[in-house]
Amino acid sequence: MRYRNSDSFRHEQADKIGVLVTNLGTPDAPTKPALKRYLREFLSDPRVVEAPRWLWWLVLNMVILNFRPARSAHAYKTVWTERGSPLLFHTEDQVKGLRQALAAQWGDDLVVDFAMRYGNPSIDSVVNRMLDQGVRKILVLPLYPQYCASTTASTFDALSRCLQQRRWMPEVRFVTQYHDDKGYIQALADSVQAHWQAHGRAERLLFSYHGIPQRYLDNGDPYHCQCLKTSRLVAESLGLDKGQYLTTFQSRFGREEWLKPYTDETLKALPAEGVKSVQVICPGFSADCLETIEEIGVENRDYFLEAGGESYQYISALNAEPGHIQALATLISKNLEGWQVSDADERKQRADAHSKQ
Ligand SMILES: C=CC1=C(C)c2cc3[nH]c(cc4nc(cc5[nH]c(cc1n2)c(C)c5CCC(=O)O)C(CCC(=O)O)=C4C)c(C)c3C=C
Ligand SMILES: [Fe+2]
Ligand SMILES: [Fe+2]
Repeated sequence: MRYRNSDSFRHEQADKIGVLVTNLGTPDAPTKPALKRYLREFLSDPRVVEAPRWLWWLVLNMVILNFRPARSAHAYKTVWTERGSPLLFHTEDQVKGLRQALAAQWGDDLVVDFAMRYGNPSIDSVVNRMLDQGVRKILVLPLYPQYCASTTASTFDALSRCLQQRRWMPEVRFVTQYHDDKGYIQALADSVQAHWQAHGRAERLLFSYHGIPQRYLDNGDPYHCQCLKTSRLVAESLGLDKGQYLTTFQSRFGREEWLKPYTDETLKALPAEGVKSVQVICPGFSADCLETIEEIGVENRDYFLEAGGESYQYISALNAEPGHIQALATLISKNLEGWQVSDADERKQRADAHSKQ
């Protein structure tokens, strides 16, 4: 059979609404085999590495997957917790918070769940489970505030691949970005204010975002502009002048030029320019993960201090903080506007009307 079927149609069945929150995904364990599986899936995605397929297949299989899994497994071991990967448990907590925040308004017929673009739980498995539960409308919220084809569009690709297999596809809404959403900006500004209250202010606030190849920007990806705008809006909300904050890009991969300025090079250079204290925030990461905890929290701290910096603080991601959950719940509610869950009476009326036909 070519298509995945639904149960035979019944007029009285529930029309549930699904909210699917997604993130990038993470390995199942901090081990070489788990990393090999994860990196193979991630780096085989043509949205992530835009290169001639045959050439990239050779580089990936002959070089990268022979060396990187061991190195990455070592890094993941340093951030791994009893609850597993930070990215996974923060996402679980976010979804728990969102279920609570949305339950009062929507009740049981709103199904809130999460999936990962790579690894587990997969988008395919969670969407199929939702549809089998009677979900007829799905709102997808990738937790990437800034649109990027490598992340956002890739998530849409995975969703679309799943729906291509289904006989009865749902109505779909897909949030492509929320980089200038009022609640999101406010949650970031509040988190910086709370950090300042506890630790005082540094000479510079550095906004660091995951990088992408410069070529993707040249080809029209709006990611770079959206990152700069998020930084500006947060800085304005905090009353910072242009000279008091910076935007940089981290996590380079491979040899080609990525978005500049690079976070590591900036932090190595700042002390020589007289900047001895920095606070770093990563607004593009809605949850702490390897790239924030290890790369920003440890590696870049060392660069700054070794270059003569005196004070380096990382302001953690918004994770499942109440202000973040509130902002996301509001964003979800806004995007659900006009969609209603059918109540039991309405379903019965529908079934009665049908039986009279
Ligand atoms: C090869 C190119 C990569 C692109 C392009 C890229 C874009 C991109 N990534 C994120 C968010 C995350 N990336 C994370 C890890 C990670 N990213 C890459 C490569 C590219 N990312 C690799 C190889 C890895 C794995 C770690 C490693 O081996 O170094 C993570 C962390 C996941 C975790 O498990 O903690 C996140 C989150 C964004 C937002 C983005 C483009 C905008
Ligand atoms: Fe990445
Ligand atoms: Fe730009």
